[in-house]
Amino acid sequence: MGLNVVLLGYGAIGRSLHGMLARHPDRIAVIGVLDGRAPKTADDATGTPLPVLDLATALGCAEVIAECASPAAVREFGPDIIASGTDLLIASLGALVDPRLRGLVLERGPGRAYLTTGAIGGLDLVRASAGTIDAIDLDTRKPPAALLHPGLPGPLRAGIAAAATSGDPCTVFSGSVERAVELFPSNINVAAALALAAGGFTRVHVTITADPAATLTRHEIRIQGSGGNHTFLIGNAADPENPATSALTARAMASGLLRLAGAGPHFI
Ligand SMILES: NC(=O)C1=CN([C@@H]2O[C@H](COP(=O)(O)OP(=O)(O)OC[C@H]3O[C@@H](n4cnc5c(N)ncnc54)[C@H](OP(=O)(O)O)[C@@H]3O)[C@@H](O)[C@H]2O)C=CC1
Ligand SMILES: O=C([O-])CC(=O)C(=O)O
Repeated sequence: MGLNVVLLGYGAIGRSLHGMLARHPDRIAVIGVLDGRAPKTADDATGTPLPVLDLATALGCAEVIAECASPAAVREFGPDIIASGTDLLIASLGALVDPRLRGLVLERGPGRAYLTTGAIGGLDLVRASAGTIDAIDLDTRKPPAALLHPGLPGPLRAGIAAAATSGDPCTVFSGSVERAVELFPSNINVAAALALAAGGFTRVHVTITADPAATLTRHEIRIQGSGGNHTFLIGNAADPENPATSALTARAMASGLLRLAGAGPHFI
């Protein structure tokens, strides 16, 4: 029998992930969508009906719950999923800037938390080098429309909108992972991924640029430390449904789940 997976989130990543996993019925069964809000139908990426489940039902049937919803969903469901003994694959890693939530989700068990590599690469190197790293600079560049969201403070929103009309790239944020995640909760989870892999949030500095000419989402990662210097330059096509999300993210989650279901090769 395959690995039983419930999706938490059925937007751009969730639908794409469902479509990819449906191609491996021998290894993985996607059995529903967890949503604690008012029940509604999950439309469907494969033509197979996908039920919307409450938490108790999801915990009763899932071996892994794959979160691709929002940091709020990690806060709402993460601790209960882990405490139930069910495993949790997390995309919205920005939620884990909160040390209390980090403790509940990453350290307590008995369920295991898996962190997706998501929209970037190189996390294996960062994890392996954690003890030698002094500083990581993450420079993320997206089109202005991908950075705008309803929760932005007015001046920041105006700055991003101005970049769109000027046609020139504009740095709209420079600062800590915590502040980046607070301002762009669904846009800069990759910063939290780097901090978690490096074992320290203070070692990562984030710059976000709104670039009207950008055709790809770009993440430039520069790592400095006693073990050496490493640079990754990642240019991702955006998900066709959500310009804020790199299409690579769903592929990374599918790849991770297939590994959990036993499919190699296993790079560790
Ligand atoms: N680690 C990484 O590299 C990356 C991580 N991400 C994370 O993945 C998340 C999903 O991305 P994407 O699919 O593009 O976003 P979408 O907005 O396309 O989809 C998110 C889906 O999750 C649902 N959702 C949101 N909050 C909750 C909740 N509390 N409970 C249940 N369902 C919820 C939304 O429902 P509704 O619309 O009804 O609110 C929506 O259907 C992003 O918010 C981001 O945090 C994204 C890209 C890269
Ligand atoms: O998809 C991306 O390129 C990055 C992203 O949105 C995130 O880290 O939340």
